[in-house]
Amino acid sequence: AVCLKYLPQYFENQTLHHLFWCAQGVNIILWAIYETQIYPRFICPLRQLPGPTGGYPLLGYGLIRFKKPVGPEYLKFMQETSHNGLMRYRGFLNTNNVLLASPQTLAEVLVKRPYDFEKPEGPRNFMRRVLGDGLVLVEGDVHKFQRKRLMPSFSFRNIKDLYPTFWDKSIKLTDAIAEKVLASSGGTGITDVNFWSTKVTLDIIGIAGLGRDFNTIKNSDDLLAQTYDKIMEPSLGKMIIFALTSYKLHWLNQFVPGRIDAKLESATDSLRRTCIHFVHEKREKSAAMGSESTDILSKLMETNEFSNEELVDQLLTFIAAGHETTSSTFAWVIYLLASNPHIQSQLREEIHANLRTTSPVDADSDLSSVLESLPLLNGVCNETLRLYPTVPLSMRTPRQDTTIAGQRIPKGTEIYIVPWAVNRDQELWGPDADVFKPERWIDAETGKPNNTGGTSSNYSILTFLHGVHSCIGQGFAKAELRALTAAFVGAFEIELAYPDRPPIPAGLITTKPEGGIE
Ligand code: HEM
Repeated sequence: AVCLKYLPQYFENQTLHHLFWCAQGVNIILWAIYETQIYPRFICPLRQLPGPTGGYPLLGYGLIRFKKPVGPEYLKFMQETSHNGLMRYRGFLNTNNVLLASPQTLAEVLVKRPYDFEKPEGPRNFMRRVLGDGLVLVEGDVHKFQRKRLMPSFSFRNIKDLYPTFWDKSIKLTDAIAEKVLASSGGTGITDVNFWSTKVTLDIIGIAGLGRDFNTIKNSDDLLAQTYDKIMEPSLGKMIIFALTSYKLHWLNQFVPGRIDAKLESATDSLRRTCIHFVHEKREKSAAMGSESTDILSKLMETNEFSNEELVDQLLTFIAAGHETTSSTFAWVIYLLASNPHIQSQLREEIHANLRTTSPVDADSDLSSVLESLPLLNGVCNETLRLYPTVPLSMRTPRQDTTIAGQRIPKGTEIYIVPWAVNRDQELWGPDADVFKPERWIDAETGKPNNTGGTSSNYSILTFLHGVHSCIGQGFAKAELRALTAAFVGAFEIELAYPDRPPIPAGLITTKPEGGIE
């Protein structure tokens, strides 16, 4: 209106309406230039942090978190730029993202002030489809409440009591492979370890989590197992949906070709329906007969503090969080042992000297003490967890403007914690950080297992993270891995069927060997 009134000679044929929209267009362009060029480069308090230069115009290094595997680029940033534990790199639209790269900054965010940070909303919305609103995704007081109720199920005592289940299922696994893969071919055969490992870990979490034996080792066409396979199988379509949801563009998901979003929706609906059925069935059973059960669902029900809907969310969480992660780690154990035949033979000797691997465990044998004391077995499992963390990256964002190590961090900044990179950092692990060396986990003087891999800080290994949001199932997963590895290596000699095709860790939140390990 001002232009039309005072400068009419310049706007002869223009209406107020036209001018309004032109001004809006100019505004949007100026705003975009400010947000993507001026603010990140000249104003943002993070701009002076050390970090890589370059990256794609406007995309920065935003695509690296979708790479296969996720992690090597972050490690490169850490190794190529000198830093004090806090780094910056440009993400989508040039936003400054923060990378935590030292034990001090990791401790501050994960342990000292964990509730000042939370998982960003976009990735959380994607994960919610599979995990429900269970322990992984809740924050603040709700998280404190749920974690306290779940902790007893993961106590040292409870894990010890679960060893016979882990062992029994491990023996069922080796028996099934011997019968279905080896019997018909004179004792030698090719099979995909990942195919079997997802079944056995699903069976284990079924028993420990809800007192139910899915028995998918026997019934490999079980619906639950197939649904998880469909959801977890890495694919480009799912990657695009994850990226769109992460950047709050989920309304575009429906346009991803192949009806991927609809298929994902139908698979996650089916999971929820199955879990609703499990919860109802368990309620009816315990109302009719009382409950002596020790599984996680029964223990939560006993507290009388969870509605059915909340129990379904917890169930979705620990079935998903508790089986794919361990399953993939076990597949990597087998890959690393097949690639290192010398270590494989030493491990077999250790197992045969201490365990009768083909039989179910005697009622009075202390399986947990035996398995936990075997130095090489523990070394192999810990070294695999170090080299192939199945959650290679986790994100946080500050709830308010805050500081980390004295550096101002604006609310909404994406903060990256990258177990893959930290676990392979040469500063922490030495020049052979990339090498599979189970002996790191064996004390040179006593010959007993150690918990630090020979490094000086707990924060050198981030596979289970640390602090209040660290993996509640860490002890469970390690015990399960020991049993599976001991039974498998005790029973079979392993070679890679295709040594010239190294498997690649792929996936969205958790990773698995793409195409399996044969
Ligand atoms: C090798 C196996 C496993 C790995 C590598 C792993 C890794 C992790 C990581 C990195 C987190 C933290 C995620 C984050 O905050 O961004 C986590 C959380 C969690 N994990 Fe695991 N996990 C494993 C096995 C298990 C098992 C067996 C269970 C249950 C039986 C389990 C249940 C959970 C739950 C409930 C949380 C959420 C904890 C919280 O926020 O308080 N995980 N896991």
